[in-house]
Amino acid sequence: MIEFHRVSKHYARNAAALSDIDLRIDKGELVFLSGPSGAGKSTLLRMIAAMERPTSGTVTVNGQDIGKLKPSGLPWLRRNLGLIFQPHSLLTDRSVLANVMLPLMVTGTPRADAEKRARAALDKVGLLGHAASEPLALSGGEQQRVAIARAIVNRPQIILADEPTANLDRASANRVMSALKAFHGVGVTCLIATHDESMLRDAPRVIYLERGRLVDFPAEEMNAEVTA
Ligand SMILES: Nc1ncnc2c1ncn2[C@@H]1O[C@H](COP(=O)(O)OP(=O)(O)OP(=O)(O)O)[C@@H](O)[C@H]1O
Repeated sequence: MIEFHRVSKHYARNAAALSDIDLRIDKGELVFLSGPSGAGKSTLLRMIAAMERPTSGTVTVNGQDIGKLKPSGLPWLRRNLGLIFQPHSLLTDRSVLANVMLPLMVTGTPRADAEKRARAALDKVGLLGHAASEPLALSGGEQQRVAIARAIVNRPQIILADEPTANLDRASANRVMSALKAFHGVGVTCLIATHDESMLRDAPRVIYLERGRLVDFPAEEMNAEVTA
């Protein structure tokens, strides 16, 4: 479970990137995070991963106050998280398979086991046939699915994806989103930030941010309701 309690974030000399956020995301939920550019979506995601600290308030992940996490606690947190952030930073001089094996190799998983699990992860995103390719030989959407495979190879409980369909054509975007939804289908908590309104249709839960604050509806809808 992820909880934000009265969380604000001020970057030096900037207006608040997040203001007084109260939020609870239960285990296994699929939640979309929407709102205009600069609304604070990335900041919110980065806080869950302890890549940013709140200026005030608390963020807890599975009961652990992230603000109080010592550096020695970071591996615990990151093991529970699959991060799909832009840019996806695939290593271009290694094969797709090697890229997906990397998170397992750095935590000391034996090579044969790592390879087996990486192949299973690639299979889940429909790219097993590209295991031996170099990332640059793949399309943008395929590269993004490799990044998803790399993020889930450690079997995280929570996936955080920041604009996973940015710069993709509709068909590739749909495939990326289907891959993410499949993980939600097996009980993984998924939090996905997106500008892409079409992804929000049929979404079980959408959280809108505007200028660092949670709003119940996007402004256009509120205006439409007011003028209706
Ligand atoms: N490292 C940083 N230093 C200073 N200001 C920052 C930093 N990161 C974000 N900001 C500012 O905080 C605010 C929120 O940014 P954030 O990237 O979280 O928004 P976003 O909703 O993810 O935007 P986008 O959709 O464009 O990615 C913006 O005003 C941004 O300029």
